[in-house]
Amino acid sequence: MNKNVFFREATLRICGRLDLQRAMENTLAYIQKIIPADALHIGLFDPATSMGRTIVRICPDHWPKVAANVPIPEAAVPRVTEEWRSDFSFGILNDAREEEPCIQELIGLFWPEDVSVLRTSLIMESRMIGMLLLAAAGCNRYDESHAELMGMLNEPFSIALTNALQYEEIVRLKEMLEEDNRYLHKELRHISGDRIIGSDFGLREVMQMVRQVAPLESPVLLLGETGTGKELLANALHAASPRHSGPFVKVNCGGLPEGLIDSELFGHEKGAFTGAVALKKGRFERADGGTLFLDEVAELPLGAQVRLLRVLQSREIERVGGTETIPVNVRIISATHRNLEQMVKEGGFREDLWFRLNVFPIMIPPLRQRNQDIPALLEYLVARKCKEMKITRKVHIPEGTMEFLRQHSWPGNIRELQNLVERGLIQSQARASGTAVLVLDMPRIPSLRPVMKNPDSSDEPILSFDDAAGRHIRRALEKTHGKIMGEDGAAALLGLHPSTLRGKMRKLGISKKEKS
Ligand SMILES: Nc1ncnc2c1ncn2[C@@H]1O[C@H](COP(=O)(O)OP(=O)(O)OP(=O)(O)O)[C@@H](O)[C@H]1O
Repeated sequence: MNKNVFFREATLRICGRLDLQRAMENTLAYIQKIIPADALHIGLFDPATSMGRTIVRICPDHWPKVAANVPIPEAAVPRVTEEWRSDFSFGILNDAREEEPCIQELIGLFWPEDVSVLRTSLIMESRMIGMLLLAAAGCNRYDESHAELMGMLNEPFSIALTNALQYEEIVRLKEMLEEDNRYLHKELRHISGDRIIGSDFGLREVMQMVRQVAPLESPVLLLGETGTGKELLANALHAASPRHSGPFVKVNCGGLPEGLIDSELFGHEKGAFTGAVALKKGRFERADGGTLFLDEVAELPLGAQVRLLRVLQSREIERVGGTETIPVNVRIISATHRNLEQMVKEGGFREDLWFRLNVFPIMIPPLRQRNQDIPALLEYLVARKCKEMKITRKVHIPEGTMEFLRQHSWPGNIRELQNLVERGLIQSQARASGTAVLVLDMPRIPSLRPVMKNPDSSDEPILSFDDAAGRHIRRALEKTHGKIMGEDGAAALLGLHPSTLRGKMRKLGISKKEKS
């Protein structure tokens, strides 16, 4: 056997893949043609906790299974610690029966009876970074020539292990950063005061429902078109619930590739699949003690719906590649812009899951059905955007703008209005450099065209008679600035006698303060 060829071929395999497990599988397959080796194990030892940590283990199925973290038997700790600290380059064990009982016990945790083990220290920049063990069934399988060959590979093995550990650390730090980022984002929103505009007007009934259900544990399903504020309300529900000091974790079910859904929701164990270099907690585990917001829940594929249902029923998760069941205590809020009932009928959404999620549905009306909120929303969004864009000038909204905005059908709802405000501010700034007042002239924005509303559109929810009448009266009151009597009052506009209107307002719980 040519040692140079051995070194080159083995090194190619050791460093040939980013995924250390796969690289070691290839390496073992090559090495075992030259050196006796049924198994390869790379591990670390932490003297502070007396724990061994498995980084890679490849061995026949009937050999002992070794957990990711293994407590070293107490009596064996001094010897393992000494060997770990003493830079020894290799060690051969050809017959476990010759060892002291505590070492026999330790060997029994990792290897079958009648085994030979060749240990090599992996050293990088004079620092012990890990231990590489080759094992072969039977006694007396190793001699110094094998140790010499493995000694040649010390550097490539050390480099591969260092890279893998650094990669794992990066993944861990990235996850921590993402977590911190989410937390800070939430805090920032808190500081900037994410308000819900329209709680006393167009969202009054919605907010009543939010207040009713927030203190409970019941699942809530938020329904409404895109941009109507489902996420904002999910946040509000969490903030008003007894879980408010726990985490609020969002999952965008529509944005997850099918192959990653389970690992994202339930987490994965290290080595569960290629690329799973470290243990990862899923969103369920992260939301423990708090609220899990399943946004765009209708986009979940059917297979994932089954697994989600199982978890909601058992309140336990199993990480991908794991065997342990982990109890989780989360409150579920889900949201969709789709007609879930229809999807259930058509077989696109599981009925049993729908029943689970649909305990307390809240329908958020689209902006075109609550255009009385537009002035307040506009004022709020302009102030918010100005703060973000560091605009200190006073912003003037010309007459006619409001009426124009009321006529628009807002398919993108509040988000569309928000984007429009931003675009309007950018364009107004460009037009009016140096002036004290910024004129927000939104109708000039080419993309904004009034769209005819279609009151019969099939996606409009059918309101009860009282709700529809209440909404109509509020609109009239808003138009007349709360005035009821007189030619320009709401009663005249509605073709009613003022006392009849007052009676209806009393019955429907509409107060005079609802004028704009
Ligand atoms: N009532 C409201 N008052 C103030 N801001 C609102 C209101 N409703 C929505 N917004 C703002 O509009 C934007 C869109 O809201 P959000 O993301 O909650 O909508 P969504 O229904 O979850 O949208 P999607 O279905 O597209 O995910 C956010 O910036 C939110 O703060």
